[in-house]
Amino acid sequence: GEMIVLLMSGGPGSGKGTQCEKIVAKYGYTHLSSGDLLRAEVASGSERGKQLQATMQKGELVPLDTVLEMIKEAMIAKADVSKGYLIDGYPREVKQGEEFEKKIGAPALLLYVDAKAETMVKRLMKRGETSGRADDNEETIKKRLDLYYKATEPVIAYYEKSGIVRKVSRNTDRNMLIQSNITSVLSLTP
Ligand SMILES: Nc1ncnc2c1ncn2[C@@H]1O[C@H](COP(=O)(O)OP(=O)(O)O)[C@@H](O)[C@H]1O
Ligand SMILES: Nc1ncnc2c1ncn2[C@H]1C[C@H](O)[C@@H](COP(=O)(O)OP(=O)(O)O)O1
Ligand SMILES: [Mg+2]
Repeated sequence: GEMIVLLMSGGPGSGKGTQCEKIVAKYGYTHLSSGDLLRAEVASGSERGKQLQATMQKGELVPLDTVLEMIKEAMIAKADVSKGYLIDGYPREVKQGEEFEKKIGAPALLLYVDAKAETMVKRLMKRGETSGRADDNEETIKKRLDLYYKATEPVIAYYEKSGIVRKVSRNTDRNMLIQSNITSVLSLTP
């Protein structure tokens, strides 16, 4: 049947990646992180990678067509073994959501992680000590946060209209996974 697509949204350092790991461990979905795909392209040393690196270092959005194409290719590459996709870090603006629906299909759920700005900054500054990421520094973190509030939070309102938004429970430790109503959807086998 139609392949299920879940979207994971949230600010920089909100815990998208961490919650995705837990969902994958429990439900076996294919986790595709837009940031990870982009960093792999940067690491490849390609000309395109060099352009992407400059943009990411400033905490700005890379071109829509580039990131959408990379996600689409990654989905196709896993299509025959995947139970469904958990896409992390895309869409980051409403236009990306619209393009995704045109070119790939409608998501089943938009999951989002809610965290205070100060929590996100604190986590990213800490992650920056070991991540080696060019964007985990104070100046770029600020840009990423501003961009999140300006461009990405409206994505949640966009999907609210189709009633598919589910908030991942705020939790102090990392064990809490997700609200039961999400579980009921996720346990659907495609
Ligand atoms: N959907 C996207 N559209 C445009 N740029 C993106 C997208 N996803 C990731 N990027 C770029 O990659 C950077 C890192 O993304 P990501 O790893 O998802 O950040 P985090 O997990 O820290 O929120 C972003 O700051 C942005 O520059
Ligand atoms: N519930 C939680 N409590 C404490 N730290 C957390 C947490 N969830 C994530 N973290 C840490 C792990 C990372 O070093 C940092 C960012 O987490 P992440 O999952 O990489 O977020 P994102 O992918 O949204 O940037 O915060
Ligand atoms: Mg992440």
